[in-house]
Amino acid sequence: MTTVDNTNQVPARVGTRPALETRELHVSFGHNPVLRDVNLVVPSHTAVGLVGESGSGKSTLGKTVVGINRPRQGQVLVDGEDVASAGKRRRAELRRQVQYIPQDPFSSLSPRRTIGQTLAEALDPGKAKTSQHQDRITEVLEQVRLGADAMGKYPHQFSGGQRQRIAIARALILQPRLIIADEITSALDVSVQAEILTLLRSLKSTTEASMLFISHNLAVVQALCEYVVVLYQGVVVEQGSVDDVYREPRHDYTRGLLASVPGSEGFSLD
Ligand SMILES: Nc1ncnc2c1ncn2[C@@H]1O[C@H](COP(=O)(O)OP(=O)(O)OP(=O)(O)O)[C@@H](O)[C@H]1O
Repeated sequence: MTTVDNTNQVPARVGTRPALETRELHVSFGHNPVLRDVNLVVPSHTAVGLVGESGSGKSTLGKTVVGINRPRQGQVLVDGEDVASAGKRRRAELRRQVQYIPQDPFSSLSPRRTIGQTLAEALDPGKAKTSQHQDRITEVLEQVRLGADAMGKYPHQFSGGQRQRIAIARALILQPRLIIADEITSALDVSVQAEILTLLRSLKSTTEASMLFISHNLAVVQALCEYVVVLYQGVVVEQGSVDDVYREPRHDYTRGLLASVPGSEGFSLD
């Protein structure tokens, strides 16, 4: 097997702080090391795909960035600031800058709250009233191509793809620096998947958010991301521009992943 290339190959944009950086991140569950020495950068206004087979640690990485898991060692920097060393208030602000969208929005959208209440709650936890935030909620629902009438409805009244749009709206409403999208299209039909990817592509140009797009599907990553990071058994084995890594993978594991893409011709949005 070729050697592991764990040096960061994703260039930060000149003059801008990366939305996210991890430095020598180690995460274990009990005695089970799940992430080892993970260094990655998500530059400003950029989408980075995080790929790897099931169990490679992709979700663990996303959840560690948002503070659900605690690293055993290493740093998570949001907008250039080490989250763990920030004061309590600043840490909360930095956490708001990173929004995590899980694969299954049904599990994360309260069935007893209207979409308006859920979005107001994201803006104003604990004391939110939909009526106070109506304009912003309407705006964000339009951004994800849902009408303002969605505000008064409940999650079960929407399809899987529409619920993912709601989850994206809930992330966007805080105008985050980074969205971590964790397999958000993998449970959807291919046509709905393409619609969500088209939406995410348009949001890349109309919002300030960068994206860490977690997927086991390399074709989907190619359709959306400029850079890709390949995780294998908790270790970054390769990273770089999607064009370079897909054209000339340097690691056997990446070559295997690419060979398993049906037709290997990529995923088309058109
Ligand atoms: N809370 C937890 N407690 C114990 N072990 C965990 C926990 N979360 C994840 N793991 C273990 O960490 C490893 C990596 O899991 P993770 O969900 O990060 O992988 P993944 O690459 O996202 O996989 P998938 O594509 O299937 O979602 C697995 O062995 C998993 O069992």
